[in-house]
Amino acid sequence: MSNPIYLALDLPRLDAAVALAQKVRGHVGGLKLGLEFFCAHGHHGVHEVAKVGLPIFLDLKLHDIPNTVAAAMQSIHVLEPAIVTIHASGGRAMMEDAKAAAGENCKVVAVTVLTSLDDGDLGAVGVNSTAHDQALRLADLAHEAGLDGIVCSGHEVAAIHKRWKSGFFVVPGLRPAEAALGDQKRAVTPRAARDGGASVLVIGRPISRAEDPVAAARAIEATL
Ligand SMILES: O=C(O)c1cc(=O)[nH]c(=O)n1[C@@H]1O[C@H](COP(=O)(O)O)[C@@H](O)[C@H]1O
Repeated sequence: MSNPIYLALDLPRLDAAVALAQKVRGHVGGLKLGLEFFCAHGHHGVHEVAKVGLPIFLDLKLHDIPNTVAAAMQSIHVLEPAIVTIHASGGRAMMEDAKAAAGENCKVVAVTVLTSLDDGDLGAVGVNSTAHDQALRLADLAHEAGLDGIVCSGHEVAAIHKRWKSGFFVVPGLRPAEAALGDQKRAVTPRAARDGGASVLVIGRPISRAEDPVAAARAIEATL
């Protein structure tokens, strides 16, 4: 079994991100580059991190009209990402066009409900269902749109896996039992997410901010 841990390289400096990736490369299965990294370092930064030799997960969370999202997908072919994120709440047509425009070996996955949101946050933006029900609804829509999978919290992954057996499930918001939650509201342990059917475990601060990131990654891997 390959290592399901993708390290979120949410660091402001490119040299620090590359150094951390090189340090932990034997203990994670891939590297996730998100908005913080991409806005700061763009295509050049992605090329530099790709030299480390691990699959690249480009977490851009695209959310716009279908034509714009499709064009953005085309403009990242050259980076050869293994995984790219879009927002399921952009709607079915946007997801279909994003998938059609994606590179051949690129999995397109849709964020359902961010792990930083709870039922109260959803109510405040006019969504009158629980985070759980809304994640399931958006996962069904992503499935119908022909995507490869979705991003959800560890609280929903088992229920979504049951309805979509062949889906590819990315689970962030993971915390070893003793770790601080920070801005995450629907967190579970990496092991619980794995048991629920997660394909990829996204982990950032519990590794990147640890005194010894290699030891932290190894300790998490040992629990899986
Ligand atoms: O798409 C994501 O990766 C994502 C979706 C989500 O619902 N929640 C979430 O935390 N993420 C990302 O997962 C990472 C979590 O980082 P840590 O909370 O530091 O482990 C960050 O890079 C987030 O951008």
